[in-house]
Amino acid sequence: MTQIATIVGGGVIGGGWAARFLLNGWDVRVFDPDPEAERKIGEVLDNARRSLPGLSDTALPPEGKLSFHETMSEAVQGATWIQESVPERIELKQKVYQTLQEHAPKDAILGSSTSGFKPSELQNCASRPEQIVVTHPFNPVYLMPLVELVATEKNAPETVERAAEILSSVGMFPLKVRKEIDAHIADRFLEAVWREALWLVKDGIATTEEIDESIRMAFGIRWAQMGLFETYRIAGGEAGMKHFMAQFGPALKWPWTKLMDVPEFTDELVDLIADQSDAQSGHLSIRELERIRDDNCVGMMRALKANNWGAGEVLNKHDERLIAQSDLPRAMSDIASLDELVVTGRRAVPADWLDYNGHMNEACYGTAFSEATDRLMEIIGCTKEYIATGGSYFTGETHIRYLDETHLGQVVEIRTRVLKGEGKKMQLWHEMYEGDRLLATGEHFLLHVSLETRRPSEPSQEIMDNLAALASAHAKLPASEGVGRYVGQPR
Ligand SMILES: NC(=O)C1=CN([C@@H]2O[C@H](COP(=O)(O)OP(=O)(O)OC[C@H]3O[C@@H](n4cnc5c(N)ncnc54)[C@H](O)[C@@H]3O)[C@@H](O)[C@H]2O)C=CC1
Ligand SMILES: C[N+](C)(C)CC(=O)CC(=O)[O-]
Repeated sequence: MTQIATIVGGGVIGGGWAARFLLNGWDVRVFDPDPEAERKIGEVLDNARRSLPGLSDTALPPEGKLSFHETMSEAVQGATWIQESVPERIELKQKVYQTLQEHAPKDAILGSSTSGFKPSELQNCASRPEQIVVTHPFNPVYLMPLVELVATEKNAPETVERAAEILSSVGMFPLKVRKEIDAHIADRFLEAVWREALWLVKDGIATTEEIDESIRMAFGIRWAQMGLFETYRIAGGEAGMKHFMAQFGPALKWPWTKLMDVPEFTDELVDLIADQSDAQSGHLSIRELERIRDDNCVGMMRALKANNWGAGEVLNKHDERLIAQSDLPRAMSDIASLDELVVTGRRAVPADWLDYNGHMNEACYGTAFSEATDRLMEIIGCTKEYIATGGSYFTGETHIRYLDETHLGQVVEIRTRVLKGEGKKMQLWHEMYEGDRLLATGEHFLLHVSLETRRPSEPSQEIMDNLAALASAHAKLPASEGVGRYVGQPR
């Protein structure tokens, strides 16, 4: 049964949560008194729909249903998860929890997006404090995996565990914060850096643009993939962390920082920063900036996926979960019928697969077909474990035909025919579709090799049998148009 998430407060963050749940197949019910909430959430959703599906190397589940409600009591009906994202004012949040708990299912989890309040402050005055935890997300919530999950002794460990499981099931990385503290973990860094930056602007040392360059041209990239301590361990060279601390520790006591002081937000300072920010980015609307940010984030996170590192590892795990929940076969026993081609992939086209012609670049068809070949290899028994024993396939020849255009966000499906499966030889035919529209075909010749000698070798008996079974079943199907064509052959 489709699960329900209720979003209370549908602004910047609530809209992001709505998109996160909806695009992962949950029904979403929104309560927000702002008459503009529906439009704003619609715009956030448009951006989420063009970026989040491309982050996965497999298709997301069908989108859930989105509805808007006049009252909180109506919005929370049947909810498994209720996410509060109202403005950061403690008395408002506490009042919202009181009303929420009059109507919310008793077993629903109530997560708060609060950037700074401790869960005990939210639980004060609540009728069922054990239901409330902090689940602090990061903007854009539909792309960033991190959620700081903060609980108190009033929350049962099972509640915290269930909250973590639900967050993981929608592709997030719940970081359980050991002890509650104002502003949790990440916002303490963000605040510290922001304070420094304000001083640097106020004192005329740097403009807003120069500060952003100092981050995005170096340490921002480093932090995105290794964080702080692992990066500094490397900076210590072969002598490691102790050497790094000995060398740079004393500087912490030098008067480099004004950390604990905050410059007063005079009109002059606010104007200075706002004017510099306008000069830096005012030529772009917020929605345009969001799309640029999203495309960059997706591109960077997909690079991390290729290395199965950091946020990339979290995303790969989510893909595994999505594939396990889908009808895509992972083994011969998953193939429902040998009388049709094997579905070896289904995914949305990501932004970084597009080129200057506004459609999917030719090289990316190769990537999609290569992923489909990997899946077929897995199905016939050439799994990661098998490859670790020293056997694998190398591709010797490929012929791709580009038959129709493929665009951003389209969900493409690859269906595979085994043309030949004899001993070391495997010949595959991939067809890429969007619905019934044939977009491209790929014909590929592969040889089984020993990864030790790097020479052709016989595969395992299991692989040979599976390949032979698929090849013989597929030979009985109607011929696929285009098999064996040469490059430039007239149609
Ligand atoms: N903006 C950010 O970068 C981040 C914000 N947060 C946290 O998320 C929460 C929300 O922040 P934003 O989305 O930025 O604020 P926002 O101002 O964009 O959205 C707040 C929404 O709550 C609605 N609202 C006000 N009173 C309400 C009520 N009684 N019931 C239901 N809805 C109500 C408003 O109409 C508005 O749409 C805050 O606790 C904030 O600390 C967390 C992570 C990042
Ligand atoms: C500025 N902020 C404190 C609201 C930021 C956050 O809470 C997290 C984020 O997305 O940077």
